Amino acid sequence: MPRLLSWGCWRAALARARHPIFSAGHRGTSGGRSCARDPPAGVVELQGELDRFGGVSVSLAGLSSLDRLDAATFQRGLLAAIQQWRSEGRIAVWLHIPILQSRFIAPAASLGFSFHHAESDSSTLTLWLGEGPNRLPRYATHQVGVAGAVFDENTRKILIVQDRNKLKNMWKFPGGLSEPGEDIGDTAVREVFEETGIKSEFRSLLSIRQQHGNPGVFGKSDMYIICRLKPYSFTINFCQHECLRCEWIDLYDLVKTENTTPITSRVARLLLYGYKEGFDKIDLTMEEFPAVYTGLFYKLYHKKLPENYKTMIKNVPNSYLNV
Ligand SMILES: NC(=O)C1=CN([C@@H]2O[C@H](COP(=O)(O)OP(=O)(O)OC[C@H]3O[C@@H](n4cnc5c(N)ncnc54)[C@H](O)[C@@H]3O)[C@@H](O)[C@H]2O)C=CC1
Ligand SMILES: [Mg+2]
Repeated sequence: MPRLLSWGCWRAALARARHPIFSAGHRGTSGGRSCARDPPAGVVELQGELDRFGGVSVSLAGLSSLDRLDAATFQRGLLAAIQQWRSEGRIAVWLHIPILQSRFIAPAASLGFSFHHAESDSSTLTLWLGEGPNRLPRYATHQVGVAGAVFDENTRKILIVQDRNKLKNMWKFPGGLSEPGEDIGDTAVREVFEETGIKSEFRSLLSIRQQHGNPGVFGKSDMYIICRLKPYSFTINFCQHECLRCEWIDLYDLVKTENTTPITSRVARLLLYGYKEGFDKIDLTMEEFPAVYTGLFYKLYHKKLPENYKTMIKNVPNSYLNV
């Protein structure tokens, strides 16, 4: 879909003029800009990129001419641009401000902008212009932690650690926070290797814990996922910074011990059930699918689906379904 642009051209006659002026332009219906096609030197030209919801996204990055702009002048210019975008019926403005231009945050806030989120080098503020209450989606709501229950079926041994820096040192599965863009199984394998030195491969998802109000998660909720991993190295070489202890113990001993967390104890019992009666009883297996967005893929986790259901044609006769 073509990317529409809504031009907010601020005529900031910088440096030379006594009173820099702004005027907010916009994309004319003919698709041309209402601003001068070749603005004179020193004009700050801001591209507000339209999104598919009718919002305008404006980035201050790369506008070196803003370096000499004072906050008050910026505020006047932004006010003019907002009035322009409001008259065009835009529903919101997303303002992306590089960390070194944070002096523009307060003027924007005085015009009603509020923080949406920040990354290491920039913050994003939003202003709702639409009818009724603000309908913009919030930023991330959860942190994702992933642990690996590394279980060796041949010896019935399970790999456990005691974390350093924890209030109570109880036995748990090695694991940690997922990196941006990292698959769940990859987080589990990586964190197990980093914390214990054991190499493993992903087998399935076993459990998902959702916890709200977790201290130390910056007010976010916590999604803690435990995966079943199969080891292919056995010599422990654990990270002294993160762990106090790391051992292979018999799965029965983990089921029986008191010195563990409830979730670890429950997943140990789940593993024992799978070990005794078949892992298909407990596994959420993973399958990769092409996403509707070209070139992207996603991983789907669910109980094993028999092949005939996977390949069943869409208009299957009711008789087949015994309905
Ligand atoms: N089995 C259980 O019940 C437990 C579950 N979890 C879950 O595991 C996930 C996180 O795993 P972790 O092993 O804790 O993460 P991790 O393996 O990624 O380690 C995080 C590291 O960052 C350090 N750290 C955390 N906050 C810090 C701060 N504010 N300043 C300095 N250092 C800091 C920690 O000491 C730790 O060394 C979460 O989803 C959590 O809910 C964590 C502990 C126990
Ligand atoms: Mg950890």
